[in-house]
Amino acid sequence: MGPIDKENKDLRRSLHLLASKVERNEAILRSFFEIELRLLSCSNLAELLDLILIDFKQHFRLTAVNLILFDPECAARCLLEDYTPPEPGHSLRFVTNQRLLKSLFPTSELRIGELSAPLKSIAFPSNPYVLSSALLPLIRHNCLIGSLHLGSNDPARYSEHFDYDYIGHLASVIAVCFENCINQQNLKRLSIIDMLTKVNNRRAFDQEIIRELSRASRNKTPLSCLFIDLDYFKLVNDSFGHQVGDKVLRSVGLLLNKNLRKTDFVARYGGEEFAILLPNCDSEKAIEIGNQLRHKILHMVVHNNDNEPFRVSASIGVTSCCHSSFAFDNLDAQAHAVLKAADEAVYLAKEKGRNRIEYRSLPDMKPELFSQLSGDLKSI
Ligand SMILES: Nc1nc2c(ncn2[C@@H]2O[C@H](COP(=O)(O)OP(=O)(O)OP(=O)(O)O)[C@@H](O)[C@H]2O)c(=O)[nH]1
Repeated sequence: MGPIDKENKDLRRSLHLLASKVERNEAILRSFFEIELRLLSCSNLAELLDLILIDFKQHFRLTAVNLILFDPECAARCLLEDYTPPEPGHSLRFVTNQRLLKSLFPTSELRIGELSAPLKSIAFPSNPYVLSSALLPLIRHNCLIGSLHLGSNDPARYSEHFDYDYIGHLASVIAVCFENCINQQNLKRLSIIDMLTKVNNRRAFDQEIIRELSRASRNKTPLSCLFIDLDYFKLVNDSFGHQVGDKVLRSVGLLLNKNLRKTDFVARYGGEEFAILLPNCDSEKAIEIGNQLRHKILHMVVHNNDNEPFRVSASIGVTSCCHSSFAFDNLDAQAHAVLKAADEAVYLAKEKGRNRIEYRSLPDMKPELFSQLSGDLKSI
């Protein structure tokens, strides 16, 4: 083989090596691009967490993915009440101050390579098989809002000798996604919450009753509705002041939330009126639950500004839909009928002396009644 042939052979080998490196880099970039699109399309925090804690592991062939989120006011945890992380324990942690995050990122920079034992115990407390890792600081508006830990059992997977610009970019995208999901969900939550009592507001109730009616008619299950109206509430305000009145409303909201099932729906419907939806609950059970609530409200002790105890009572109206009383093709009219019946039942309870419960059945839901009902209800 002449010198030119040898040179050509070497060049071909180098070219081949370069081409496969380009291919590998392209594959990495494609894979990051794909995950970036998925991150940006997450519409809520639980979805985002599942993507990071479960899908990242498969997508990037990792041994462990752990996350620490800075959540000083429990905003994220409030939104995740029903969320269970894929590996309960250490895969997802919340911190209320920045001490831990600062110890992981003293210079706010990406950490790549092998970790010291103390850092490993913080970043991967239950993953002894992690031999190399990338710790990504999640930063928004110059504040560390979290830390994402990608761990591999391959000691050469993450090395401080290589450049990881794309991982740094991924960290920025993830930080933005967290901020967006939390803000969006909080805004949505605020729009359906009554700020005084922290139960749902009337708007949320009006949406929920349609959802529940639809579910009940589909599943052929009963649905009951309670209206709870506090008695002589004006007197509470007039005697003790508006602030004490507010305290009563807050206490009643808390009491209702505490004493109902997770699937029940509590809302403040008006000034001193609460409305409750009880899915899969027939009239008999609804009256029993209403009576229990009435007793609990009656025995609830509130203190006025002079720390003197006093009590309030409530009048309760109940109505129930069962399979035979559903108008399947007109849920709005059905909802109007339910609200009208519950409202009339409260009125009756007031008339009969207050601190009592009354039941009002729904009218026969014949189609010709719908327009009449909708008209009637405008006056409620
Ligand atoms: N403190 C406080 N009072 C409220 C709020 N919203 C409505 N109210 C008061 O609730 C009272 C309702 O009075 P009424 O409708 O006369 O009813 P009531 O005094 O409870 O009498 P009955 O319902 O007939 O037993 C009014 O004084 C309202 O000002 C609120 O957010 N906070």
